[in-house]
Amino acid sequence: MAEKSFTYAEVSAHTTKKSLHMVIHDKVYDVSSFVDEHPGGEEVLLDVGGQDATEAFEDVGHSDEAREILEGLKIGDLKRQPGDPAPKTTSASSSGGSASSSSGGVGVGLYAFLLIGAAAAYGAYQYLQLNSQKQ
Ligand code: HEM
Repeated sequence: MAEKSFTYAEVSAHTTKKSLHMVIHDKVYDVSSFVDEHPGGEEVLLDVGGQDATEAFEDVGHSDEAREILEGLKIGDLKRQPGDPAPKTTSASSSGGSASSSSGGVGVGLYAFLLIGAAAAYGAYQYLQLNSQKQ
């Protein structure tokens, strides 16, 4: 069977338990038959019904078995049009890279803070020593 193409608008019309479509990695899935069987519950699936569920699906870290079930639910490809929500990909994990570089910035900040703190403590110590010598 030739693969059907769906627009985002078509997918977003299917948000009920009886007819639940969602987009994962730019493929369109009809999840209606699986809603009652989902180990994670029907609520989470209904939450992302008619939307791009890529992030939600990947965030859970679904097993290979879950991916096989998903493959069986596929009904076509998503045909993106201008104005559609941007594709959600797991490349969001690349922001982890920038997060680690910013945590490097935190490291430098912490280092500076400790240095200043140590200098202040040393200054206060000297000051107290000087005062006690005067008495
Ligand atoms: C059609 C898409 C989906 C399929 C085929 C699917 C399938 C599965 C399967 C088979 C499991 C059992 C554990 C595993 O094998 O990884 C599972 C667990 C789970 N799923 Fe999904 N899932 C889908 C979408 C989602 C979405 C969009 C969410 C949104 C948050 C979600 C949330 C969860 C959660 C929280 C669990 C863990 C349940 C637990 O361990 O108690 N799933 N799913």
